Amino acid sequence: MSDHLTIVDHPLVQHKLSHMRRADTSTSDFRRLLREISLLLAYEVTRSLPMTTERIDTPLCPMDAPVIEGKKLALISILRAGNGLMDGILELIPSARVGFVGLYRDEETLKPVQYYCKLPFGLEDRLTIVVDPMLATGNSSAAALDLVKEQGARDIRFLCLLAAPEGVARMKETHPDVPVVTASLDERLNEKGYIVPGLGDAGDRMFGTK
Ligand SMILES: O=P(O)(O)OC[C@H]1O[C@H](OP(=O)(O)OP(=O)(O)O)[C@H](O)[C@@H]1O
Ligand SMILES: O=c1cc[nH]c(=O)[nH]1
Ligand SMILES: [Mg+2]
Repeated sequence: MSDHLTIVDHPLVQHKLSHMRRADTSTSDFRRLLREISLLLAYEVTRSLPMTTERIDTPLCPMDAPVIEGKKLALISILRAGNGLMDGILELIPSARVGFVGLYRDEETLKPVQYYCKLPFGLEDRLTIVVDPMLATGNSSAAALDLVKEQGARDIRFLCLLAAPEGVARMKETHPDVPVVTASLDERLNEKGYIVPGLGDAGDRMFGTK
């Protein structure tokens, strides 16, 4: 663990992740577990939000109660699989602005192919959390971060479920200013660029497309 990488080793996260990894977990269970884990990861990725106090009256007396300071949030999902993390987080932070970057990996080159991009304006003033369950080579996340930075984002975090050492290294090299939060740092990539031991293709498992 370093400033650049946070691994959320909470027992609930790890237990649910183990179920997601199992090859015999159904599509509906996979989606439900990802949503549940997303709530727990959201807790970690927002842990250092700046706080202030607000004068309120409880039924008993006035108090200076802690509230999150003015900074607003933006959530950016890397399609498709990013939506599996984003939906739960949006329930916790319903006022967040939302953006989408559509990318898929070319299976031969492992380079990302962009097919969509719709980002909110004013990212300069927001904490921008980019979400995608899988950080494999890091090519997709690095490309998505280029796009959100072009749109003005300065204070950015990347949230994923599984990371490979290769992807973490690529993020550190290309976007050293962006902290990465993950539930697991797995062993390696295989020859096809899949995370090992991993959980397979997150998008396909979420949507039942293979
Ligand atoms: O770090 P990388 O090597 O770039 O791999 C990670 C990317 O691969 C997966 O998406 P995929 O291309 O399968 O698209 P999908 O979400 O539409 O299934 C995953 O959701 C990431 O976006
Ligand atoms: O293991 C991997 C690597 C990239 N994308 C996935 O969905 N799974
Ligand atoms: Mg996929």
